[in-house]
Amino acid sequence: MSTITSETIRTPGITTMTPKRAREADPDLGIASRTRSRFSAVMSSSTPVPAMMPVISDEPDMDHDDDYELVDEDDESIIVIDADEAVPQTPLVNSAKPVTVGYPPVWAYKRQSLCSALPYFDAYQSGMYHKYGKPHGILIDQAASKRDLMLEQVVITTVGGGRDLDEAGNRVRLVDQRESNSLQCIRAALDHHYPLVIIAGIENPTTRVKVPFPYSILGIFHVTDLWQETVLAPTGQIAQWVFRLEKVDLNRPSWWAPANDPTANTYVPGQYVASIKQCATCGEASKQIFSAGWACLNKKACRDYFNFGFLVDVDALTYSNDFLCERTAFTHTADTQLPALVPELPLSPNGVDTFGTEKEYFNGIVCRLCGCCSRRKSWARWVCENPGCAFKCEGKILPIPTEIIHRENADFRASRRRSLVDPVVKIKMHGRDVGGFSTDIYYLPNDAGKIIGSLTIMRANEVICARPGGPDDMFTALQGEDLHLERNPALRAGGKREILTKHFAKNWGAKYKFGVTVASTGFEEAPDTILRATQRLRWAGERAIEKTVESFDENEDPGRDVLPSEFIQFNEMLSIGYFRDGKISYHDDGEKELGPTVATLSLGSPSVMSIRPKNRSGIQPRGNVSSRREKPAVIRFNLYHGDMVVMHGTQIHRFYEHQVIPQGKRRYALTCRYIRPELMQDEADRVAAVQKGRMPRRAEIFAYHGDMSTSGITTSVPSAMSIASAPVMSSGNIMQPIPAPTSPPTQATNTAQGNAQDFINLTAWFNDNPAAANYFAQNMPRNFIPILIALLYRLSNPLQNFIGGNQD
Ligand SMILES: O=C(O)CCC(=O)C(=O)O
Ligand SMILES: [Fe+2]
Repeated sequence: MSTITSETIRTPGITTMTPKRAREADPDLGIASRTRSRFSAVMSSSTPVPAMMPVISDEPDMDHDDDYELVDEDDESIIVIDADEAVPQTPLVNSAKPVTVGYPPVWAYKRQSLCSALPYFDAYQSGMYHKYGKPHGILIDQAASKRDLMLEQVVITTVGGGRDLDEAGNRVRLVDQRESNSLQCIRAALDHHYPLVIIAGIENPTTRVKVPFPYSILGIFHVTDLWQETVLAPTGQIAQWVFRLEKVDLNRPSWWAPANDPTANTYVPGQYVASIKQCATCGEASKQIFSAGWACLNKKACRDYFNFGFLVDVDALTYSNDFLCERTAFTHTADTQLPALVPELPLSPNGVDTFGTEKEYFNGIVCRLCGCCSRRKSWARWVCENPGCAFKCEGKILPIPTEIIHRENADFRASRRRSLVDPVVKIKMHGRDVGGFSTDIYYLPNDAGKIIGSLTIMRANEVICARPGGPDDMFTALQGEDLHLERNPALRAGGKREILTKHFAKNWGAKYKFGVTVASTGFEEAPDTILRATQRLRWAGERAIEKTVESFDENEDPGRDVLPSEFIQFNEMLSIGYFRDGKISYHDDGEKELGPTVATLSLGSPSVMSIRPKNRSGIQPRGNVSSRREKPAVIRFNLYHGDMVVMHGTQIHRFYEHQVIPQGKRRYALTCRYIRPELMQDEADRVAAVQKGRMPRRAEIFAYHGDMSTSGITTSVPSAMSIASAPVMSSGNIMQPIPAPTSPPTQATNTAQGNAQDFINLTAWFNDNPAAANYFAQNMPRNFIPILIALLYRLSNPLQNFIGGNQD
């Protein structure tokens, strides 16, 4: 008897059946009633065209081979892939099979989309997702055992794990399958009637049909049987665990039935019953599952295990008709909760506990129009990954008040997470105050111990952060912009195992190939905050080089030969946004066109930055065991809102790599570089780099000259008026007006001590505001004695700033 009638689904195959019609055929999969979210979903009025057949990778998908361990998440936000590493298309194993009668309620092109959108299958590496001893979903893809089956209501499959590589490189089982977590989970599912979701991979050879997408959700199943059976392995006969699942709802038609035989293999409980016999040897009861006859399946305790009473070819055994056609009514227990195949869209952020960048908003969603699992690729929204579908869901990002950011930073500071400096890092200088920033400089050696670069950390304080146009204002402004931040492929671009970065990025100015080349927008069109930050980083870059070179000279370090002492004006910025739990894993910035200086401004949540030697760098950090694949960090430090880090020296990127892990709700990193157009292969790229990398004239009003010593003395931000009227001087490779100076520190007290402090303040201030010093020299009355003294002092003691102790 069949439960599918031609009434139910008339149109066979995905080419003629739209997703909407598929839902009508299967109303439980409808979406309207499930959508509680207050997100605004943008849907096209017309029903989307069903997706095109996707590009299929030939990459071995070892889903069913892995031990079904819960692998929490990918950790692959690194930037390492070239797009041309994308795996090529291969013929489908199922291409000659009939198409399906229907269309899956939920499906995905990419494994990452599947895992990020479905709470019942958050397993990037293994074929089973289980949590707290309960299995939630299994993916049956490439690897399968000989007798595995995927029928319309029944699936038979082997418990994963315990396979080894044979001589030909195939994954095979060579010994009796051992007890594993996965096995325990399946046993628990059988005993406690836990439902689980089955996902069919497109390369699954056990299907009777051509599955339409790389990953297609079949539906909710329950485990009816679990047994051990003997199979032939290269090592001889071995025992493996096999389990049988049945659809929970036997009345609903199966979309994956063959279009040419839609009612095949559909039965109801009681129609067929597999016989059960008690073993005369061990007394245990076993079902008859093979057509060849009955055998005891008690491998553990019966010497007659798998004894049919006559010789059988174990390889040729098939399951009995009664066993395949038997149906078991699903019994709910107190524990039973059927998963929603289409999960809810996340609720809108409320601006109290949630602001739109928490973990739940980083997850993917299932498209409300076509069922396509879609990753959160854009900072601002979800966009259906089916190119034939117009569904979008705006991801509201509410502004986080700077008070919350300051609290996050203060809490992290209070947690006293220790920084680390390995003695391999030869010299450490500490400048107590560079333009108001408490500054550390680390010098990094190569494998021969020669200094190849410096790392300057410039720490902002609350006064600096609160200045008009300072980090607080920049953070607030960035939150209000649509910067078009996007996640890009980090691994296996284009393949079904593609992994996107865990951060969202947008490039400005010259094109920068950061792993994958991403489109860049010229500085001319950049928002003010991007220009403002670029100016601030320019100042930081200039100061960092100045201080680096000064102390090289003082120490007569040979490093000065490899480090350029001139600052080259930046022509590129990579703006990165991080949600909570976002990160950028170890990478270097060393594309071949990279100039010597890389400077980053941190805004928002605090973060931890680590630098480690590359595996093949030849640098041996303390305690490093050479056989370890990855070397430990040699420098680790915390970065707070408003801090800047300058890496100077191209070779740093040959020997070291860095990672940054944010520690809060929302963080931006704005990183400027100089990209050498002359090293670009393509003429059009060279021209575009020069054009897009040019700072527009309006950027001049954001010129930055450091903040005053922060002992409570305020300085004003130069106004556009004062800049416009200032004389023009040449600096670096752009024409730059001399900035109107920020106010010099006024006398704090009238005591001798106060005068001395003022003098030091003034000196420090002029040290870090050379343009301002010039300006005063040209424009102020001659009797402005302290300024002249300060200028003299500046000439006589250029290392004045390098005093003081260590700070975080
Ligand atoms: O988030 C950060 O601070 C680091 C950014 C970075 O490493 C990069 O843009 O290359
Ligand atoms: Fe970087």
